[in-house]
Order: sequence, then structure tokens, then C-alpha cells
Amino acid sequence: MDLIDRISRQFEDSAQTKLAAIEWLAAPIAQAVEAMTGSLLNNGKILACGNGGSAADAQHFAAELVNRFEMERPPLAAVALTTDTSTLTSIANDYDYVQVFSKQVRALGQPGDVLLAISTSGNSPNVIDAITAAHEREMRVVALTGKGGGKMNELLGENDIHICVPADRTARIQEVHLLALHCLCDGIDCLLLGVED
Ligand SMILES: O=C(CO)[C@@H](O)[C@H](O)[C@H](O)[C@H](O)COP(=O)(O)O
Ligand SMILES: [Zn+2]
Repeated sequence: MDLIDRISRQFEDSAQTKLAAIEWLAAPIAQAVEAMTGSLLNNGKILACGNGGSAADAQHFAAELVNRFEMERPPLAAVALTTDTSTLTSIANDYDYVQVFSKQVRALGQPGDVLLAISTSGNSPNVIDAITAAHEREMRVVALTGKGGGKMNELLGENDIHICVPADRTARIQEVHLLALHCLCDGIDCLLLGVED
């Protein structure tokens, strides 16, 4: 096995997946920028969740809103629902893992807030349960998925925004998710600060 060749193919595959995704994702990402900015300007907040690599993505995104992305601006209200081990373990221990995010959405979510639901398969039961809780709370959902969106595709309503990466490999989908999250950060900053190009 030629490792250099194998690594080169991963880079090429990743770049091609991103290029192929532009025409599918630019419009829903723009819609998500507008929805999130509108919520933040109305004193709303963004709750973010996902499992594994997507939990890391939820935290990455929340940190960039609360602290900063590339421009100086006031802190923005975002919470990753993946970080409080006392909350996560008590819900999983006393109820079940399916409810680790939905209980937090019911505790923290208010009408007008946005749930950022991240799942490469669209089938993670705890992310699906969080979407159901967000709808109950009259929150809008921005879903980041792949593989056709799985069960989340059917659950999303007309007010929700679906950013579904046209790819089937989890790693490639995650790589596009990170790019989409940085586009969201950049777009929110531009709308808030009135930046032109
Ligand atoms: O990062 C990776 C794979 O690249 C894994 O940790 C992955 O996120 C986990 O297997 C997740 O549980 C997958 O969940 P999902 O994306 O299907 O919702
Ligand atoms: Zn990964």
C-alpha cells in the first residue's frame, strides 16, 4: 500500500465532494444564515447537538458564536448541548440516551430560538428527538445531514432548513459540515456587521 497515494486520494475526494456540494448547499446555507441572524437579533439563541464528530462540530460552532469567528463583534448566544456531562449522564442513566438532547431543548428552548441538529446519517434517535422537542417549543430547525437526510428528512417542516450534503461517506459529509458551519459564522458576521465582500 502506498500511503502517500492513499492520502492524496483522500484530499482529492474531499475537495471534489466540497465542489460538488456548492450548487446544492449554497441556498440552504444562506437561508440558515438569515434564520440564525434573525433569531439572534430578536434575543433568540442557537442550541446545537450531534453525536461523535458532530458533537465536536456543535461545540466548534457554539464557541465561534459565543467568542468570535474572524471579525470583532459582540458575543452571540449559542449553546452546545453536548458538553455538560452531569446533565448528559443523568438523563441517559435515569431515562435513556435518546432524550439527552431533547430534555435540554425542553429546558432551554424558547419560541424563536434555533436548533442546529447535526447528523451525517439523519438517523440518530437523540438528534431526531431533539427536533421533535424543538418543534414543540416553536423553534426553527437547521439540520445538517448527508446520505439523503435519513429519517430527519421526513421530520423537518416547511419552516425548517435542511442542509443535506450530497455524499454517502461519513468522513466526507463531516468535512462539508465543517465548511458549512464556517459559512454560517461568516454569513452571520457579515449580516450583523454590514460587511460587503
Ligand atoms: O466522527 C465520526 C466518524 O467520522 C464518528 O464519531 C461519528 O460522528 C459517530 O459514529 C456518530 O455517532 C455518527 O452519528 P450520525 O452522524 O449518524 O448522527
Ligand atoms: Zn470523524
